[in-house]
Amino acid sequence: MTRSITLVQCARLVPLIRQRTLRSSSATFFTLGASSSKSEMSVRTEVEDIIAKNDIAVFAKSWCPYCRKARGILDSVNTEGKTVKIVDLDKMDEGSAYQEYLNKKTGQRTVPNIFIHQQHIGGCDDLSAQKDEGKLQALIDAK
Ligand SMILES: N[C@@H](CCC(=O)N[C@@H](CS)C(=O)NCC(=O)O)C(=O)O
Repeated sequence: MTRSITLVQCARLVPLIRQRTLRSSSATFFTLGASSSKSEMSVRTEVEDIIAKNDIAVFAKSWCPYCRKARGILDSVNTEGKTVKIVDLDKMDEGSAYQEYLNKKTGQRTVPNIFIHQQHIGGCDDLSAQKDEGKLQALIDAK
C-alpha cells in the first residue's frame, strides 16, 4: 500500500520535474545571456586596467605604419623607469572588442590609440605634435 502510494506520488512528480527542468534550462539560457554582457564588462575592465597600470599605453596593430611611427617617437624620448605597454590588437582574440570599447571611451577608432599617465593623447599625429611642440618629455616625466 505504502509502495503504491509512493508510485502515485512519483507519477505526480514527473510533470513537476519536467517543468523544473524547463525552468532550469531557461535559467541557463538567461545566465548565458548575462555572461555575454559580462564579457563586455571584462573587456572594459581589461582595457581600463592596462591604461591605469602603465605610464604609457598604446593600443596598436602590428602591421600599422602609424603605430610603427608612434613606437619610434616613444623610442626617441626618455621612458626609463616608466612602464610602456604596447597592445597589438590584431594579435589577440578580443582585439575588435578592445577597439570598440576604445572608440566608445575616446571617440577614436583608429590605432594607435595612446595614453600617457591615463591621459588620452590621441593617435600618432597627436603624439608627433606633442613631440614637435617640446611637450612630450614633460608629459612622460609628469609622474
Ligand atoms: N591620423 C591617425 C591615422 C591612424 C590610422 O589611419 N590608422 C589605421 C591603421 S594604419 C587604422 O586604425 N585603421 C582602422 C583599423 O585598423 O581598424 C594617426 O595619426 O594615428
